[in-house]
Amino acid sequence: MRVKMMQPLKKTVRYVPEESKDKVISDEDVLGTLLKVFQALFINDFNKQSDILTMLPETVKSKYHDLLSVQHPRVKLLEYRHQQQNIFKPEEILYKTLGFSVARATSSLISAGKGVFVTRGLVPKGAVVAMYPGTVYQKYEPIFFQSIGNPFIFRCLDGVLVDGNDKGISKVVYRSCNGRDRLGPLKMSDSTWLTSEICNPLAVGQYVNNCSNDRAANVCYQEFDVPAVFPIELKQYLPNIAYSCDKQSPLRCVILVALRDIKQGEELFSNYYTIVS
Ligand SMILES: C[S@@+](CC[C@H](N)C(=O)[O-])C[C@H]1O[C@@H](n2cnc3c(N)ncnc32)[C@H](O)[C@@H]1O
Repeated sequence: MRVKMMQPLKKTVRYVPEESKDKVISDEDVLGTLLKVFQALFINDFNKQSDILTMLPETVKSKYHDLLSVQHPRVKLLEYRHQQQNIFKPEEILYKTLGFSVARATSSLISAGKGVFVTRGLVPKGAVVAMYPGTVYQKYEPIFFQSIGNPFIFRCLDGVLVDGNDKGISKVVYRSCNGRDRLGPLKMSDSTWLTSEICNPLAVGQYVNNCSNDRAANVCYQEFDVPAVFPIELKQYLPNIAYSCDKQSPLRCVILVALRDIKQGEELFSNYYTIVS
């Protein structure tokens, strides 16, 4: 599969070498990483999750109870919910969970706007380093107005598009879909990547700049379809939402995988024209 930035939509088919078509890491590894990070964010947010917890089955509640008592042996669940001092910033949770954090900052390239940097720790080769947030459009769904002058549209080979623009009509559409799919207190996706207070610190992948002759790609895109077994209480951290509520197809996410070890202070660079499926 491949990716293409459009300004507006162009239908260019690009060559992807046969040896590059395999996924860099398995779907199981992607799922494992997302669950690890999202579960840590959920536990860190526990004092805000009481409405959601009441809707979950006893087995799930007791799982979180057990996880909390391992991390905070002397604190009871109810007391924990009222404690503010244990709350870490999302990027600290990412660092504690995966050993690195990433964030947006002015690109090291002249006139390239913002980029994404490793702000702390080391990203090991093969790690999920970021997610590409945005509204997911099937190839037959209307995106003409959102695509005008929009460099944040990402295309998969099967024609699925992800609009990661955090401004204008794209932002309005994402917020509207996010409100539509909410089930009471249960959110089916995260919309905080549209603000400066990001809840899922991985959701910065749309700001990764393109590689060049001087700056080789150190990350690549990979598709990930969210499986039916994905825990409902963790969907609030998924930075993608379907434009139409079509229950048939799984939610498409796009993640960025490290192609080599990436050190603290390095900027991430991808190849805008290639994605592996
Ligand atoms: C998806 S956006 C990436 C985020 C962008 N840097 C920003 O701050 O909004 C793609 C745009 O970033 C800029 N860009 C990406 N890679 C670049 C590069 N290697 N050199 C110069 N500009 C680049 C181009 O303006 C491109 O249209």
